[in-house]
Amino acid sequence: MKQLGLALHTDKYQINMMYAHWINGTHQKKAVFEAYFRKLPFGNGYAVFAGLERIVNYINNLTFHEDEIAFLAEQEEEYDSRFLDELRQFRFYGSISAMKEGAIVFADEPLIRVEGTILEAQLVETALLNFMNYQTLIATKASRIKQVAGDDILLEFGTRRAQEADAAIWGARAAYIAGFHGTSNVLAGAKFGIPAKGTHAHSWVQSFGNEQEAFDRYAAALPDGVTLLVDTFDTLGSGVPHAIKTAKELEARGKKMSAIRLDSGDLSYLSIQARKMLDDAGLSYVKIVASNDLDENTILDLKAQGAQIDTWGVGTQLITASDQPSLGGVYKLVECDIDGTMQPVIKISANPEKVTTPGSKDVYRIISTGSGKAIADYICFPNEDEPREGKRLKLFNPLHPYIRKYVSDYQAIAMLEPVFVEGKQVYELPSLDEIRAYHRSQLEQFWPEYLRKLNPEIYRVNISPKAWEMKQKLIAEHLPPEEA
Ligand SMILES: Nc1ncnc2c1ncn2[C@@H]1O[C@H](COP(=O)(O)OP(=O)(O)OP(=O)(O)O)[C@@H](O)[C@H]1O
Ligand SMILES: O=P(O)(O)OC[C@H]1O[C@H](OP(=O)(O)OP(=O)(O)O)[C@H](O)[C@@H]1O
Ligand SMILES: O=C(O)c1cccnc1
Repeated sequence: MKQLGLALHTDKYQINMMYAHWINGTHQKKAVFEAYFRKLPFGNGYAVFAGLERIVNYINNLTFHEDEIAFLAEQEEEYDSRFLDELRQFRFYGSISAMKEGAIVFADEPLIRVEGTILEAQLVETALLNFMNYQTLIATKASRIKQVAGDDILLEFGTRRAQEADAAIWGARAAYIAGFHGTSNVLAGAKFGIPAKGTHAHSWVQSFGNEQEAFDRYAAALPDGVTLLVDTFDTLGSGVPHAIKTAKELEARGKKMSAIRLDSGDLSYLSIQARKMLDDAGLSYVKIVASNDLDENTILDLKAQGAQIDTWGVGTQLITASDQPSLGGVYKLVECDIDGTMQPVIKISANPEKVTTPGSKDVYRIISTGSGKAIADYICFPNEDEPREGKRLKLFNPLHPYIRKYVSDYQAIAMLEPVFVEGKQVYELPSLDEIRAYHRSQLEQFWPEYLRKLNPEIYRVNISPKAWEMKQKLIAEHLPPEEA
């Protein structure tokens, strides 16, 4: 198989448009695109932005190698060879601003802004959305699980059910950003420094036939801190008593068993009974791990039932975001060089939600000086100085004009961080632990009513009056004339 990079990790229509722009001589015109999503996933009140590190790596390595050029030439024999030469020279010289990974983000606000030639900005659409949509989705799902798990330990167990290898690896990272403590995937551990953790499978016990022997041999073979899976035959009848015996033998040799794992049956009942058996045996330090198709709803329910579970292993439901397996992030042209001047552009749709907001925009998080909590996200043109200067802002919902509010006592935090300026990376990627810490600090900016998993309050995302007026103006310009 040929060694191919990610330059062709794009939809064919991007290459079609690149070629057509090149033929028309319009490929160098400047354009601004914004990536955002229109609806929060899982009925959640917020999303957790992720994917930027992958995007930065992608942009830094974005070149067309000879194998890739040869493939395009073979696909489209009519291509002018000078277009292929253009691709040979291709580098991304545009500018990108983006939310930081771990940021709390909302629908209808720019998460990534790409400015450059239409040729380069068009090429990167597919890959940017691919990375942002998946990783943001999984970080958001993980954040919901974290909300209910509190201080319990969360382990990501999803690789075997993930939609292939990249999803497993980057999904493990997204879960870690949102507060998971470890992953079962050893490659994700090595690549990102996430603690790699594991217990053992039923096959270990089955391969001996005798559960006690299996536990003893496993505990003797592995370094300190083993976790034994106790549900292969009969959890309370044999698994827990055998594990207790192994733990006692370890104690006699000055070692300590770490935990038992429950993977089937009524996890609440079994954990309560197992806890009692362990405590009665003087093994209150031995923790209980649970797994088996868990998600935020089962974990919440199990905790409400008084389940005695210290560590949750969460796989399938998290890594596939099974209740909503995609985030509908889009990438829209908002400003373009038309006839030599940069002009805001609009996409009209019969569905009002799909009408774009024209013009290149910034996002500010408006934080109340009094409470230190976020009041709204404010979207405005870069030349609107009001939020930067702390001037009185009108927060209004144009569709429901009675919902309006004025704020003057606030701090405005610019949310879009410059990442590339004219092709040069200006943003130093933070470490994963810094991203986790940033995410925690982001959560603290919000009142709990926006964060709860069921029926959260809707957080305000408002566009400036100027941005709204521009949108109305462009809508009016594109409407057919009214009949007399
Ligand atoms: N007390 C409980 N309350 C609510 N949900 C529970 C409780 N105990 C287990 N569950 C969940 O119920 C589901 C049980 O699934 P299922 O019936 O397929 O498993 P099982 O038969 O116990 O085990 P196996 O994996 O061997 O099939 C899992 O999603 C599990 O997390
Ligand atoms: O349930 P998840 O959240 O995806 O967590 C991962 C699962 O993977 C393993 O078993 P596997 O599913 O391979 O086999 P099993 O269904 O027979 O337990 C493990 O025992 C967990 O149950
Ligand atoms: O370590 C475990 O217990 C584990 C790892 C992956 C999937 N299920 C369980």
